[in-house]
Amino acid sequence: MDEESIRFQGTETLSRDSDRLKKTSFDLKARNGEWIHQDRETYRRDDGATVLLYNLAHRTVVLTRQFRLPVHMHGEPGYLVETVAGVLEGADPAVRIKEEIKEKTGFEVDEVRAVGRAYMSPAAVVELVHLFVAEYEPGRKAGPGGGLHEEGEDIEVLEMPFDEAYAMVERGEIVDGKTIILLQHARLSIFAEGAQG
Ligand SMILES: Nc1nc2c(ncn2[C@@H]2O[C@H](COP(=O)(O)OP(=O)(O)O[C@H]3O[C@H](CO)[C@@H](O)[C@H](O)[C@@H]3O)[C@@H](O)[C@H]2O)c(=O)[nH]1
Ligand SMILES: [Mg+2]
Repeated sequence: MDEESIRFQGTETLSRDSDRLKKTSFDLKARNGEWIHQDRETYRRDDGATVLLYNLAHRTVVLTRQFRLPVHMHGEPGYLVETVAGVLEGADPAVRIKEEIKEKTGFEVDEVRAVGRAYMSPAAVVELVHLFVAEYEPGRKAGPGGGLHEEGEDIEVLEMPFDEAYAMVERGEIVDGKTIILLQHARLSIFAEGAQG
């Protein structure tokens, strides 16, 4: 990332007593009957949903690329290639993810298929992510995509061959958990020889 792309304005340490970030002390009965004491900090986020958009005939997928601060803090540039995702804001996951598809990519799909649920960081983060796949039509765009500018989103839309995306997983260039899971699902169940999509 070039030096001019990020300007830090400051960092503050937030209270551990806030509703989202908590420290909990508890005793857990072990399998041998002993009680084990644990102190754990947890961070609560709204649940989320994510979807892999694919087209069988073209053998393509649609992914996004955006800046993720925690990844930058880990020492990488911080731009991650990911499946389309969003927080539920209290909505039904299948309904919410169809809206996110429009907001993020501009594509419009008729149906999404649920393929699983995942806690992406179960040691610390109280957040369940609902996983979907959906077939998109390359020509069927309802808007420009890119995310909601007013929410500070600046999202690049990447339409690419599935094989190129999968090669990025194998080369360690795609490092987002939900995205790896869905591309592996696609390899096994959508683009595999003899798969039905
Ligand atoms: N000010 C502020 N705004 C925030 C913060 N966190 C989130 N937001 C706002 O909430 C919006 C949430 O964006 P979404 O696109 O709905 O979700 P996401 O952050 O990309 O999260 C999705 O991907 C995550 C990573 O895999 C998932 O963890 C999550 O469940 C979801 O699927 C952001 O654009 C931003 O406006 C915060 O700490 N501060
Ligand atoms: Mg959203």
